[in-house]
Amino acid sequence: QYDYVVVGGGTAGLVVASRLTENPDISVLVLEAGHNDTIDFNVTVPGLDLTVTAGTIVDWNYTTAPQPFMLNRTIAYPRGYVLGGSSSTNFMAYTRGAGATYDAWEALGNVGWGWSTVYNYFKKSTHFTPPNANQSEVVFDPEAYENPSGSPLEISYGGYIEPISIYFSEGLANTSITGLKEVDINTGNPLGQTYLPLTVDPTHDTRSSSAASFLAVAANRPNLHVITSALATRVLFSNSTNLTATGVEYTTDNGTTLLTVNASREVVLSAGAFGSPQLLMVSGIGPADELSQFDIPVLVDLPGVGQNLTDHLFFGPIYQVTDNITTYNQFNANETLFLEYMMQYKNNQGELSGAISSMSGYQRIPDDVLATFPEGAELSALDASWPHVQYEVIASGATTPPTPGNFVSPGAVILYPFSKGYVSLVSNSTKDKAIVQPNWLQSETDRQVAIWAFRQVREVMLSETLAPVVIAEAFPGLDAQSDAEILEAIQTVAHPIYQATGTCGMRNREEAGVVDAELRVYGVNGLRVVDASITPIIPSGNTMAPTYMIAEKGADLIKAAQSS
Ligand SMILES: Cc1cc2nc3c(=O)[nH]c(=O)nc-3n(C[C@H](O)[C@H](O)[C@H](O)COP(=O)(O)OP(=O)(O)OC[C@H]3O[C@@H](n4cnc5c(N)ncnc54)[C@H](O)[C@@H]3O)c2cc1C
Repeated sequence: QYDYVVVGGGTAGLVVASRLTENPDISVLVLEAGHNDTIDFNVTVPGLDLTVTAGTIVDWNYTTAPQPFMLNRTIAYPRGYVLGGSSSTNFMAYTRGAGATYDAWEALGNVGWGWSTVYNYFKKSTHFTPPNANQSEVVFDPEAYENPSGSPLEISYGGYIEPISIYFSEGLANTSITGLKEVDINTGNPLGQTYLPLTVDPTHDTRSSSAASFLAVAANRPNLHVITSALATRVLFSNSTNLTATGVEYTTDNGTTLLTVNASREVVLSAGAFGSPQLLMVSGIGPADELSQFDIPVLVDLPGVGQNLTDHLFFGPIYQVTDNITTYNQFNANETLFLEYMMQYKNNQGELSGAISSMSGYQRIPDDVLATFPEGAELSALDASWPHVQYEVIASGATTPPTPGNFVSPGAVILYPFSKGYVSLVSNSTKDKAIVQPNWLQSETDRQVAIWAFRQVREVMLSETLAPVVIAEAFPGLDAQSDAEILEAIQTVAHPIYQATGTCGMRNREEAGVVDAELRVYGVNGLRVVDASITPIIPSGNTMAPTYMIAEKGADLIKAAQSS
């Protein structure tokens, strides 16, 4: 028996566990389905981030349902299957998006989630190291990371900025259609562009995941226990009329033996945007009709569980570039080069000490363009600091069929998607992965935004600034000019950057809400969800920084309830 059982030792779960056990009188058990984070050395090396995603032992290896608006493709969807969760396998970009997004969260009825409050929780989770002497061009605002109380989560600019990011960044600044100035994107107004702050510990250029940071500082506390390879199979409840979560059923041997653990205070679900709604549903909390299909007794009919899956989509043309532009493809295909990079890395230098993507730009679409989109008025009405598209460039690219050469993937992201998907069950067991249906590009407005943004990216890549390094557009090729041709190219290559949110939304119950503003699941006592799934409106940056914020605030809400 513990005071709290936290399901999921991922990005959010380990923050919650670490903060709660600061009080030595409080005991916490973390159940993590995946491995210990020492199982794969590549987890720690920032430049090997692409090698710990889809198809690896540290990944859940989800594949989406066929995408009806993307040529029925099924697409790999990584989620960390390891301590630290997706913070141990992601691309480490630390971005918060527009402060106005959080004010919009508050306007939905979520008192205490506006920017002026959550800004402090963002800061609380960071320990910031300013750019080093070789990164003097990086613009930053130290106030955005001020944190006198200290945090174990390291934010720095990494040891290496990809050369293609430098070119692309200059292109975004010099091209009149974009004209993005350098700013610190983490102050609440991200319009502009930046070299990315990363969750990288600058001492040895290693990944600072929630395991390497929040768990590391708490691991020796006698009041914190963590079990890995422990899949939670069900939340347990008291039978009283006042439904209360009392513990968790789990297995460490793929279901042969079912174990139970009691939580005398609360059960906290931090199993992520796919795992948390699935666990709620198999435990009897979710849409009654869906639960009935799998003979799951309905304890709380909560139609919003698993709904409103909202995600960012990345797409763009692919370019062949000159060999002086270092790419993942180069060292992935060349063992000698890879060993050379590893030697450099041991000396805290070179390609592997940075992430696969080193910059981000944020832009609004002009009002006269928005006026031609079905839901353009809603985009136009967003606060003036709220960007519509994000730009980035991935130092890697692939052509189909594979052709020799060096490729990069510049692209854009739809930051305010109207397309919504869902997570649903295939059985009454968490041993079977849930169905993930993001429904990308379902909305005509999203398609129009994508076509517009694709053209911006192309114009930047074909500008004079990029001319010294761009050889040719490898995909789709410059013959593709019409809206229909560009849309088909997008549907062919677009992929997520894995920012799933919204499936246990923090909304009013009658608006498909799953948790209230204190992250308590509606209709039951002693049960909260604290992870990216509670996000009611997707942030206009990436989702890791907001998840750390949610976890910091969630931990404070849980602590506050201890004394009430
Ligand atoms: C490849 C990749 C790249 C990304 N790049 C970026 C980026 O650069 N910047 C950014 O901001 N965001 C990025 N993201 C997104 C970001 O990492 C996530 O939004 C964030 O980490 C989600 O945190 P979470 O706590 O909600 O879930 P997770 O960190 O995924 O944690 C959930 C944990 O719960 C465990 N779990 C699930 N089900 C169960 C169960 N039944 N029993 C026990 N344990 C369970 C999982 O194994 C996992 O450890 C990326 C994600 C991926 C996958």
